[in-house]
Amino acid sequence: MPAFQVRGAILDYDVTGTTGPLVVQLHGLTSSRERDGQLGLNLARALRGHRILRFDARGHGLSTGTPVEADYGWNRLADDLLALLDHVAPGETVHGIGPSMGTGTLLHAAVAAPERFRSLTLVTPPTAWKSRIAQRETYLANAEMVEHGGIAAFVQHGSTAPVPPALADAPATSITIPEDLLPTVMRGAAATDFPKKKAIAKVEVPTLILAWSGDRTHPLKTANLLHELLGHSRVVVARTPYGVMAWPGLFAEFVTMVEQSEAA
Ligand SMILES: O=C(O)CCC(=O)CC(=O)O
Repeated sequence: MPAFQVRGAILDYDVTGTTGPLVVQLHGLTSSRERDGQLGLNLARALRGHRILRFDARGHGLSTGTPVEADYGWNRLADDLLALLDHVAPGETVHGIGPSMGTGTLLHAAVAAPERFRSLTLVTPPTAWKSRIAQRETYLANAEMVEHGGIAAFVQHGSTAPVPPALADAPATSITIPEDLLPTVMRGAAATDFPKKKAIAKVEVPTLILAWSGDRTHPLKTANLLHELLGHSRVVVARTPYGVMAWPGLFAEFVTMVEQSEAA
C-alpha cells in the first residue's frame, strides 16, 4: 500500500480506479477503511467512473500515530487530509465523504479550504457544540478505563451500549487503535469539536447529510443543525438497516447530480 508521511505519522492509503474525478472517503473514530467496509460503510462502492482515495487516519488501522492528544483533534486530522490531497491530487477539487470523526474532519477541511471540495457527504454526524459537553466526559472516562483495564475493559463496556436500529445487522468488529495509543486518541477526541457555526454557514459546497436514528453518539440534532447551517444541503435519515443499504446508491446519485449541475 502507498504511504504518506505527515507531521510525525505515516498514513496508509490506497486509490482505486484510474480515471475520473477523485472521491476521498474517511472513516470514524477507532475504525479504519477495512473496518468501515465490514460495517457496510464503504459508501463509495456504488460509484462508477471515479477514482476513490481511502486512507486510515493517524493512529488508526495501518497508519501510525503520534503520542500527542491534540493531533487527534478534527482540525489537525483536517490538516492531514489536506496534506494528503496535495500529495495525491495537487490542485484537484474532490468529493469528500466520511462518517462521524470523518464528518468532523471534512467540516474543518471545508472551512479551511472550501475550494478543494466539489461536494461533501457528511455521514452520521457526531455530537457537537452543546451535545459535545457530555461526550467529552465519556471519552475521558474511556481513556482512564483503557489505562486501568486495557482494551478488553473498554470493549466489554462498549458491548453493553445500545445499538442504533440501522446497525442491527452489523457484524462484531475490533478496535483498530493500539492499546498504548488509545487513551491519547480518546483524549484528543474529548477536546475536539466542529468549527464554529458561523464558519460552517459560509461553506457553499453542495452537501448530503446521511444520518441514522437512535444513537446518542450521532444525534439527529447535529444532522438537523448542519442542514440548517449549510444552505446547499439535503438530509436523509435511516431508521433500519435497509435505510443504510440505500446510502451507497444515494451517494452515487448525489455525486452524479453535482457533476451534471456543474456541467450545465
Ligand atoms: O464523537 C466522536 O468523536 C466521533 C465518534 C466516531 O467517530 C465513532 C464512530 O465512527 O461511530
